[in-house]
Amino acid sequence: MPKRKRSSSSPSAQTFSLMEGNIDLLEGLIMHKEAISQEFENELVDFVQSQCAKGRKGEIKKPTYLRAAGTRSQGNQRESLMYGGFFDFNRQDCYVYMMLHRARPGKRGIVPPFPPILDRLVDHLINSNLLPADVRPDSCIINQYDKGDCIPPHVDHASYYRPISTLSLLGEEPMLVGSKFRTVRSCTWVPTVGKTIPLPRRSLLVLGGNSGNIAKHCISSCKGKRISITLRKQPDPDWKPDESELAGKKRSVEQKHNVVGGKEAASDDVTDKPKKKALSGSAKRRKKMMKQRGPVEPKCIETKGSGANSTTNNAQSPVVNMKRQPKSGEKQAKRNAKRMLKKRAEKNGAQS
Ligand SMILES: O=C(O)CCC(=O)C(=O)O
Ligand SMILES: [Fe+2]
Repeated sequence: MPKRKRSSSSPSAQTFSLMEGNIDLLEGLIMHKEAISQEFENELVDFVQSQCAKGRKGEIKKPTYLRAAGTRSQGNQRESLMYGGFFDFNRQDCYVYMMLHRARPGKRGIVPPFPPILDRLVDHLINSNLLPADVRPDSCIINQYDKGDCIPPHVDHASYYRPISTLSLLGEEPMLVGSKFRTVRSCTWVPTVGKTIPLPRRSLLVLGGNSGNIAKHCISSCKGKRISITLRKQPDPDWKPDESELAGKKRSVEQKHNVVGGKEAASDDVTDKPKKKALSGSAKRRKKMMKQRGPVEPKCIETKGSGANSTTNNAQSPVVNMKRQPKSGEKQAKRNAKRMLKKRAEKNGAQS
């Protein structure tokens, strides 16, 4: 049974605890029930559903609207909407956008600013003391799950400030939070070192401290429809990724856990996946493109995971010099990226 304490700040707040050695993995995690009214929930659900319907019809483009796809997404058709900052969805999309826009994920301006309804939501959460005013979120990813959809275990990227928070709407699916997960089947995990946190409709889960920096979180195969609105504050404009991320080197344990100077990050699936897997066609193409691109190009921050996100914001990064002449390999890679984007768009069109 999870240890539940009442928070003094809010009568609806629950905290949890799970010791791994001398570290409480769930330190900083707070679940607030009834964070918004039922009327506001209806309004938000209408907004998300109408935007996703537009996305499916091609009226909202990538990366503002994205749909999970690819071999790792089998059975997972989660849809996402992004506002305020681009948030890498998976390596393939991230790569395509980097090639087409000469940009790194997280560059401001790639996705639209917050629509008024999200500004209103943030105001409400801050005014209700559920989120700290000095970490006001300026980036949002909305995930719309259908029955069977999931998000694999990951730690949100370390460049985002903590806490991050997730508002649950429409359905009630638990979030698994911990350091180790066993994959039961595709899209289904059980925490071997972790806890199952129930997320009632209209609840706000706040992941701060160890729960946001060290523990991973995931949603296993959903029983039905669910919408989550994840809010994060982006890194400062002069934030730069770690050298090893840019060079594609292996990340240190500390980086893997995204413990970077007390700051925090976006979701960057750090999943517990089988180590070796036959590469899919798109993965092979991606690998080939990576080779052509050379080692010093910006690299998506996704690590081993699938279908999650990393947002960085670094328009001034010297690595992304807009005026630099492309190398010949890059031209080919750019052509490949365009082809891949077209194929994906056709595929998405066929799905809708
Ligand atoms: O759907 C959720 O509640 C979690 C979403 C999430 O972890 C993410 O987008 O990083
Ligand atoms: Fe996340």
